Amino acid sequence: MTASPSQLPVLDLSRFRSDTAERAEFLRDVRDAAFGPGFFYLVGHGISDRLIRDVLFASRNFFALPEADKLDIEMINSPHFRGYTRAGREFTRGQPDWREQLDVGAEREAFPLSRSAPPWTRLQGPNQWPDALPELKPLLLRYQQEVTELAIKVLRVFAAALGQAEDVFEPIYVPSPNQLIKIIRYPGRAADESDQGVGTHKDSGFVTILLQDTVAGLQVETADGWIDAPPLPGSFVVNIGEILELASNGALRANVHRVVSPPPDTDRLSVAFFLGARLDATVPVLTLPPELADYARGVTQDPQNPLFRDVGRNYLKGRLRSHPDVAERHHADLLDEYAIKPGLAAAY
Ligand SMILES: O=C(O)CCC(=O)C(=O)O
Ligand SMILES: [Fe+2]
Repeated sequence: MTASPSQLPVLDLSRFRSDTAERAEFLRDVRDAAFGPGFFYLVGHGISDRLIRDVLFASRNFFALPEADKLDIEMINSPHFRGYTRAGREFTRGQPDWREQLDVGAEREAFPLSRSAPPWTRLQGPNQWPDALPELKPLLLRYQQEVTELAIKVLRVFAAALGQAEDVFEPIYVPSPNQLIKIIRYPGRAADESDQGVGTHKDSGFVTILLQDTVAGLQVETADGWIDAPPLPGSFVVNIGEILELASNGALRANVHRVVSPPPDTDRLSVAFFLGARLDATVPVLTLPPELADYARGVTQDPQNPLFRDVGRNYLKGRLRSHPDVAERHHADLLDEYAIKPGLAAAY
């Protein structure tokens, strides 16, 4: 295995398609990573350096736009939780995150508004794009397509590692998986301020494929405490989301992670891609082969973060809690059901 800058393993995806012995060994390494920290670096992923460079460059250009251009496409305009969020306006466990970001989902038409439609239908709809940077839309949509294909390959790897057919998850994501790209900038902060870039959380989808620029800050909680996951050039960080934890009855764990703010006068850039299931799907529980059944530890119970098997409901819960200003403006009828504290965004 390649040397890692962290205690997290580095896995080479090209081993998945190699001869049977190599593939079997690869799947053992995947299980070790997945049953352990739940995070690893992925190389041999097939996404070109050129595309990665272009996406990071365009992301920097977006954050460098005049503030008015970014505020023109603020998320508060979008009932579908798309667009720009300024630092301090997103919340994790009720505390503000110090990062600015642009959320871009699948470019699909909104469902017609209807009181009788399930609330998750409100998540689907168009993105908001900056007029001042017209190249961003085609570039991020191309990246979204390529990274979706990669995430689906990774999902097939996890299925095989659990002794299942590679396509076992297809019934819950074909033909419209939930896709979300977040381009993110973490401004530096002084030592006497909070260091919450993004607070401790789990990701809600199947898998997350994270591209980091050059500055460290991501940390993962493991059985041995917090470990750093600094950038490894040419790699993505892969982590497991709540859908895989639910489907594997805890054999795969959606591990808790966070980002600490970089030092003052620096910043950190990352591009996270979250692959989820169809919003109308329900997550099944897989039957694991006898040799893996002991790893099924059950799903983590966290009273502050109940997990729902209804994909749309679980995802909507996360979006409403992270963006209470959008929740209050567009989804006031859902605040009680999802335990959203009114006034949270206004208090900061
Ligand atoms: O920026 C990062 O490194 C991680 C971001 C993250 O964990 C998230 O947005 O869910
Ligand atoms: Fe995350």
